[in-house]
Amino acid sequence: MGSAMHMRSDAVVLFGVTGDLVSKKLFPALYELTRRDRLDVPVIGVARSPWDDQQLVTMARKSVTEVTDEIDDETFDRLADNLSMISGNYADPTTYQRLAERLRDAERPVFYLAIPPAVFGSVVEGLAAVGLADRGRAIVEKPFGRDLESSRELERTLASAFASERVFRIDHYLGKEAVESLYAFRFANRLFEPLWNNEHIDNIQVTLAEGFGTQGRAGFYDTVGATRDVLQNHILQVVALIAMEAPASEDTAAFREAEAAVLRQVAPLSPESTVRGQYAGYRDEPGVAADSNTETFVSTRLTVDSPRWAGVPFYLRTGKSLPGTATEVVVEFKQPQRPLIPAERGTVGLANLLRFRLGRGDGITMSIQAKSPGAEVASRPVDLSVDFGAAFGRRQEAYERLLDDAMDGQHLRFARAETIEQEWRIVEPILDLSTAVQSYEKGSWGPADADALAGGWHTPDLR
Ligand SMILES: NC(=O)C1=CN([C@@H]2O[C@H](COP(=O)(O)OP(=O)(O)OC[C@H]3O[C@@H](n4cnc5c(N)ncnc54)[C@H](OP(=O)(O)O)[C@@H]3O)[C@@H](O)[C@H]2O)C=CC1
Ligand SMILES: O=C1O[C@H](COP(=O)(O)O)[C@@H](O)[C@H](O)[C@H]1O
Repeated sequence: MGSAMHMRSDAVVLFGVTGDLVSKKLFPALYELTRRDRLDVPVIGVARSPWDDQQLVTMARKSVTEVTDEIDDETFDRLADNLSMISGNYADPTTYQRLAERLRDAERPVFYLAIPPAVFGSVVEGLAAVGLADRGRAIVEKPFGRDLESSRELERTLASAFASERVFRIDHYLGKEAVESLYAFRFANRLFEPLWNNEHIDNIQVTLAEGFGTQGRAGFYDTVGATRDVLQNHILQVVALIAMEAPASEDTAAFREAEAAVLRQVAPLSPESTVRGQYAGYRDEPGVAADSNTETFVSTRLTVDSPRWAGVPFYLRTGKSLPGTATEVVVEFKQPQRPLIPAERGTVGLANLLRFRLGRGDGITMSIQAKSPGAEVASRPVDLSVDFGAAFGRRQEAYERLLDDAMDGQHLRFARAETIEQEWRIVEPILDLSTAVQSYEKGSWGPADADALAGGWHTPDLR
C-alpha cells in the first residue's frame, strides 16, 4: 500500500466514449489491462449519444476485435461485466449527478477526458459541482489548448477543481516503449554519451511521417493542423529526450525537470525556417474549408541554445499522406577530422549515423563505414541493427501503460504543466501563419522547399 497519491483508482470514467480515440486506443488498452489482471473496477462510458450498456459492450468488442488477432472471450467478458453507460449532455447538471450516484462507492475514480477541448471546461465544472473532482484524477488529452494563452487558461480551469497531483496530461509518445528507449539508450550506456554534443554531432533529424490522410477526422484536423497536432507535442517530446541533460536523480520530479529544462533552452521557431504544406485533394475532404490554409505537413529547423547543442541544427518534419508511416530520429555524426579512407566508388558518403526507429518495427540502426572488400582501401556503409520486437517480443501499447500509470497516480510518463507551456512558447511564432501552404502530391515527401531546408533528409526506414 503506497501513499494516498499512489493508491490505485477504483473506477474509470471515459468521457467521449463514442469517439475515435476510445474506439482505436482506449478499449484495446482496457482489454489488455483486464487480461493482465490490472483492471477489475467499474468502467463508465459517458457521451451525448443515446447508447445503452449493451451498445457500449458491442462497440468495445468491435474495437478490441479490430486490433487483437484473437480475442479471448473470458477476458472480454470480465471487461464487459465492468462496463456501463451514462448518456447525457455535458451542460446538464443531472449528467454529473447520475455519475456521482454511480460512483458512490468509488474513492479514487479516474476521469479520462477523451472529448474535444472545447468541452473540457464544462466537464471539469460539472465534476467539481458534484464533489467528484475532490477525490478523482483527471486525464487530459492533447492538444492541451491551442496556444500558450489558451493552455494557461485550461490549466487554470483544471486547477480550479483538481489538485495538481491529480492531473495527468497525456502525450502518448511518452508512453511508447520505443520513445522511452531513447532515454535508456542515452543514460543506461556510457558508449555514446561522451559524443552526445556539438563537438561530435553534425545535425539531428526527427521525422514523423504518416502514409495516410486524416482518416475521417478531417473536420477536427482542419481546426488544428500538423503543428498543433503533433509538432507541438510528440515531436518536441522526442527532441527533449534526445537533447536533455541527465536528470539529477532517478526520481520522477528530476526527470520531468530535466525535460522542462532543455525545452527552456530551445529558441522559438522561426517562420523563415519553416515550410508548411498541404496535400493535393485535402480541401475536398468532408469538413475541410474550401479555402483551408491548414498545414498537413510542416518542417522546420530548431536550435537548442545550450553549450552542448550550440550550432547543431535539429531538423523536424511531419506530414500526412507521405510515402509511408515511420517515426524516426537520425543522429548524424561529424565526419572524421582527417578522412584517410575514401568512400568506395559508387557508394554514398560516410555513414556515421544512428537511426532510432520509434514507430512500427521499432529499434536502432547504427550505420557505419566498413572496409570494402578487395585490394582498394576504401569504405562502404553497413548497418548494425536491432529490432526490439524481435528481441523482446510484445511490448505494452502506450495507452495501456498510460492508463495503468494514471490509475496508480504515477506521473513519470505525463507532461508537466511547464513542459506544455514551453512547447507552446516554442511553436507560437509558426502558429496561424498567413502565408499560403505549399501544395504537395499525396505519396511525396512534402513540398520541395522542405528538402532544401535540411540540405537532404535521411529517408526513413518504412517497414
Ligand atoms: N483520435 C485520435 O487518434 C486522437 C485523439 N486525441 C485527442 O483525444 C480527444 C478525443 O479525440 P477523438 O476521440 O478523436 O474525438 P472525436 O471527435 O471522436 O470526439 C469524441 C466524442 O466527443 C463527443 N463530442 C464531439 N463533439 C462534441 C461537442 N461539441 N460537445 C460535446 N461532445 C462532443 C462525441 O460524442 P457524443 O456526440 O456521443 O457525445 C465524440 O464521439 C481529443 O482531445 C483529441 O485531440 C489525441 C490523440 C489521438
Ligand atoms: O496524436 C496524434 O498522433 C497520431 C500519431 O500517433 P502514432 O502513435 O500513430 O505515431 C496522429 O496520427 C494523430 O493525427 C495525432 O492526433
